[in-house]
Amino acid sequence: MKGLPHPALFSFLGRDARLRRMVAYWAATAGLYLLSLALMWLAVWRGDIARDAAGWLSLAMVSGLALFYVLVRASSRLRLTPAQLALAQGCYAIACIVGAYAIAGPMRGATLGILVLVMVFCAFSLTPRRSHQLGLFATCLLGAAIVAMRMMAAQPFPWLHEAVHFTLTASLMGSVSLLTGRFNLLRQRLKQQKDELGHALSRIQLLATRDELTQLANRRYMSELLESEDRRQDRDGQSVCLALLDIDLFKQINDTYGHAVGDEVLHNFAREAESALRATDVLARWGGEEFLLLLRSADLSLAVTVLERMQKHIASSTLCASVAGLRVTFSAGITALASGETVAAGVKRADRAMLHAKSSGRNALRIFDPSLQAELTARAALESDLRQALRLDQFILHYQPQVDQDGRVVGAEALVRWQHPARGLLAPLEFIPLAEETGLIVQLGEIILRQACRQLAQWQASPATAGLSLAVNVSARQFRHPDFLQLVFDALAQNGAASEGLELELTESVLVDDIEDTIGKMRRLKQEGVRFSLDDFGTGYSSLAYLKRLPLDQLKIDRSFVRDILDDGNDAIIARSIIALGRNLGLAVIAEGVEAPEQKAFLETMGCGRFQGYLFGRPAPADAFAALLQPKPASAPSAIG
Ligand SMILES: Nc1nc2c(ncn2[C@@H]2O[C@@H]3COP(=O)(O)O[C@H]4[C@@H](O)[C@H](n5cnc6c(=O)[nH]c(N)nc65)O[C@@H]4COP(=O)(O)O[C@H]3[C@H]2O)c(=O)[nH]1
Repeated sequence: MKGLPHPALFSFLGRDARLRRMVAYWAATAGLYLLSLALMWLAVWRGDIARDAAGWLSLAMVSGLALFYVLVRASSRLRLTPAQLALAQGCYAIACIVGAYAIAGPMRGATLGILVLVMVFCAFSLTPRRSHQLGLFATCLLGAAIVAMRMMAAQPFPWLHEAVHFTLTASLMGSVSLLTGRFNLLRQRLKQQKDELGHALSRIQLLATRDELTQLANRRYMSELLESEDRRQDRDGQSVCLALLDIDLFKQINDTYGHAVGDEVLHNFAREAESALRATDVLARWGGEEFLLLLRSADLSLAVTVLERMQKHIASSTLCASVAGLRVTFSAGITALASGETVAAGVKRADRAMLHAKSSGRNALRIFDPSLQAELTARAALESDLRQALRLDQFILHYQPQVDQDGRVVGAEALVRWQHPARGLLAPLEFIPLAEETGLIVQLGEIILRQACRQLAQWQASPATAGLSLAVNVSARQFRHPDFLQLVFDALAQNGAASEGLELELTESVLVDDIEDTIGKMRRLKQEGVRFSLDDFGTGYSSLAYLKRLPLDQLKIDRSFVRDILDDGNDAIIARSIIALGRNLGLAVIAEGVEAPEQKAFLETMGCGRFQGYLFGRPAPADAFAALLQPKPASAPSAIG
């Protein structure tokens, strides 16, 4: 209602915006009527117009206005559109003005001026077509009024003067209606474009600041909010806490029930979690199943209270209607945001604390403390060392033998070691998890694969070792990398190694995401002769549905089952089941972690055909491994078998 009287003036009309707008138009028209009434009574005062005629005209104008007010108020009941009302109002105004024209004589100039004003005003809410109609109608009425005056005039009528007047008025009407119609069309288009633009802008703003699935603030918006919060904290001295929340076992929920259920859980989790917050707290989706919570004016103990309340609420809420009995919990890490520090540092601390909470079990909370800080610093140092090690090529491979039932070495597993300049030879478990977390595993995996293929080519070149297979561990992240297939082909081709000797060891985590892509890649590699072994079998999801679809060659019994196989009945049953499964699916089975001859014998009676473990040799550099293959003097006890 820009340009019209302030809407607050019409607040007595209630919340109906359309009615308020129409009454505002009516009031503006009434203003014009009042102006013309004032002019007319000025003319009466000057003696230009007869008092009686002016009185009738005033009565007609005021009662017309009253009638239109009633029509406006009843318009929704009578189903009158604003355009119809405007047209009726315009016509009535023209009728009044023609009346004034007929009786006013010398005041024609003033009444014509008002006529133009009313026309312009009415046409604001008319379509160009209606505007033209109104203009034509006004022109005809004026013509009729002139002819009537000519016929009824008692005294001689100034023809020429009236004809000029009529022509001028008619052309003025046409131009005004044309202009106002066009102007109105333009105004409508502009308004429509403005509405569309406003709509698009609010949608863009929503997309830029909201997470589409949960409708919570998104990561970008939360980051900006945290930056400004940091400045406010500096100014007001208020304490602020951050908490990173992660839904427990979300991956399993997704894998077991599908992504639709996963999405439903995320959506409802956001809704329920928000309902347990204070009005000043802000929850944002940080990514995947992670949520970041900003607690304003809160110290750590208050943050813990809020999160404990939230945990109870979530644990007792139904987050998925379609899966009966599905209960969801979350773990969270909490930290106080120190004034002046970067947001990234605060989030990192909350993340560390959350990981610790997770490792201590589900549905847990953990406040970040200095011991975690020390770990964080050590981790940062290790990461920088690792990046340097990749540049300086500080990684070497050790080889652990794999033997058949007769104890003959039939292959080896390549196991990476880091020749750290200060800390000596580091075992993979000290750096592989960090490499996985940081994504450096892709680069590291490439170095390992190239070294392994070089070694394989050397073995294939010597008759004594030509038949050995070489197993290489491939991490899930590395396998999913788009260039992985090309890397394998390049590593084999550049070193001149035959692909039949290469065996890739995949863990079950590779299978979890995008099984179709995994199968496709495995098939392509298998076409070239590369073999596949499933590592740590039995420790993960062990989905049999996946297993029968994968082009595998071998299952590997995890060493955790082999360790107590002689004493623990359950481990023996699991090992026996894996061997039976492998046999039924036509796959070879290898047991790792065999340390005692009794373990080997027991596994052998179950039908296991291959073994790996300290009993046959520890992982060793290539030359030490080669020595292991040399025939032993007859008197010495064989290390193998
Ligand atoms: N107690 C006991 N342990 C035995 C025995 N025989 C072998 N092992 C150990 O068991 C691990 C077998 O490797 P894994 O299951 O693939 O488990 C590997 C693998 O998951 C990962 N890893 C090692 N090398 C690589 C690699 O090149 N690439 C990737 N992605 N991961 C690797 O690190 C893990 C640990 O490797 P390592 O420390 O070399 O530990 C090796 C090996 O030294 C035994 O008789 N008793």
